[in-house]
Amino acid sequence: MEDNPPRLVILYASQTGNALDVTEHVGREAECMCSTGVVLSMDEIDAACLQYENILVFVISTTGQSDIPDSMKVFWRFLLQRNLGQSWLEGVNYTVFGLGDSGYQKYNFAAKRLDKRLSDLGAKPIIGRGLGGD
Ligand SMILES: Cc1cc2nc3c(=O)[nH]c(=O)nc-3n(C[C@H](O)[C@H](O)[C@H](O)COP(=O)(O)O)c2cc1C
Repeated sequence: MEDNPPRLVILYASQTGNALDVTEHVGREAECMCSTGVVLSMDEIDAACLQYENILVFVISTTGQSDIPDSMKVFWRFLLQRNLGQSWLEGVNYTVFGLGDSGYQKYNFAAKRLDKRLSDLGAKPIIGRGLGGD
């Protein structure tokens, strides 16, 4: 019997739309390589289910006072829970692409924080995070 192909989930959080544009591009590229991909805003997924995924691609912008986009707030609150251990995301592969502006002191702060938290929870980076500037 054939194994199921790994599922690729692309999750984005955007405040003014740029991260969504990038996500659509990434999604189209992924579609060519992997037929089992899905694109979701971070407020469309229950973060508790992340542990069951194979490959996660995050596209996230920094906004406000070096803050996360509004659509990521519930998701992020869940991930910051102290009771999630160092192996909670063991077996999950991920990468993060951040959108920011190097004119800000805390460049791509949201993407950097997310990358660190995912790694602290045991997820494995497939490639190093990418940081894009306006
Ligand atoms: C109010 C505001 C605050 C921002 N703060 C930061 C910041 O602290 N660090 C950073 O790297 N970029 C910051 N940016 C730049 C955005 O991250 C950048 O414009 C990005 O492309 C926006 O993506 P989005 O349209 O998906 O929200 C800020 C932009 C705005 C409008």
